[in-house]
Amino acid sequence: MVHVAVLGAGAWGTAVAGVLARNAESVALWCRRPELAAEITATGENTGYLPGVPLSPRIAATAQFSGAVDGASLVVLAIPLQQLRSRVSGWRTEFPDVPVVNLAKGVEAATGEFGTEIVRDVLDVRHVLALSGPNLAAEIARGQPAATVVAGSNLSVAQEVCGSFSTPAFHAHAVTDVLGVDVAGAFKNVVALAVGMVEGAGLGANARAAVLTLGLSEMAALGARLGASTSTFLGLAGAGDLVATSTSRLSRNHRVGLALGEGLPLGAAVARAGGTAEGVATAPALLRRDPDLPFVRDVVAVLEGVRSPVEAVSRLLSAS
Ligand SMILES: NC(=O)C1=CN([C@@H]2O[C@H](COP(=O)(O)OP(=O)(O)OC[C@H]3O[C@@H](n4cnc5c(N)ncnc54)[C@H](O)[C@@H]3O)[C@@H](O)[C@H]2O)C=CC1
Ligand SMILES: O=C(CO)COP(=O)(O)O
Repeated sequence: MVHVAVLGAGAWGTAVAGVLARNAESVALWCRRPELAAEITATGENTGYLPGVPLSPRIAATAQFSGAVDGASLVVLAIPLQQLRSRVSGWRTEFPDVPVVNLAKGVEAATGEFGTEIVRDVLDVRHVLALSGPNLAAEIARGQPAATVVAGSNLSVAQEVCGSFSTPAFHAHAVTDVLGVDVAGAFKNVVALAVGMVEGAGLGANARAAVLTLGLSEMAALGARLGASTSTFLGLAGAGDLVATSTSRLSRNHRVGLALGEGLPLGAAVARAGGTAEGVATAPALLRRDPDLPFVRDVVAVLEGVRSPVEAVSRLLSAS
């Protein structure tokens, strides 16, 4: 019997559990809060994160880590990036040595590390992979078509993992540029903040396209400096996710940017957007990793309240 575990029951963990349930016989969905596990078990829905989406009967919610991973051939981490290290550290000694797929997109504030770097730091497992692409959870959960990449340094393991995720609607492609996929997933959230600001401030389609393009360009330049492959930034995890996240109201990062552009202070913008907007903590963390990122610096200036969104966008455009 094929059993897989998804650790983290927010919007994306729950949607991914639904994808995996198309192929696996059983999927454990680990919830941090026992009351959420009980609610999912009772209602067959995760109403707080994915309202209106009935979950497959193959998904079993639980708040017990050991029960969730017991017998799993694949473990998926769907935990917000800033909480990833502390959460996974608590599981270290009990973690099974099976392929581990990280879903979190961002950079850790304390260390400047990307998701797979954090997981490799903490866990003693052979295969750590990243799944990333234009994958807005609500669309995937409704079964709308999408494509993604699974990045792993061992191509055959990445291909095998793709088999667990691929369904007639969700198409997973194996790649080996793990670092590039991590850089792209983190950076696009910062670009989505900036594009949201353009829209919120009513600056128009030309400014929106310019900001999106400049963000992509800085993302690819950072990737090149870190040793990632340029083709990653032109692919699904790069330009693909950048466009989805920057242009959809389903994106929390886009919504935070939108609210900032409308003049809300950061706290109110985050509260109105709801959910995890990784770009807010990731933007300053990216500067820790590499200070030569003028696009990111201007976004951080808005987040810190040092510059208005209109000023920041004007600086971005003039620097191009
Ligand atoms: N929602 C989406 O469309 C997509 C999200 N992602 C990424 O997936 C990651 C998770 O995002 P979502 O599930 O959407 O977030 P969410 O905001 O919907 O849910 C966050 C989940 O994390 C849990 N959580 C918070 N602190 C925790 C801790 N210390 N330990 C364990 N769990 C904790 C919460 O209880 C909640 O279940 C983020 O890095 C996000 O960028 C990636 C692709 C798509
Ligand atoms: O990563 C995502 C889509 O691919 C989700 O974006 P948000 O985290 O901004 O909602």
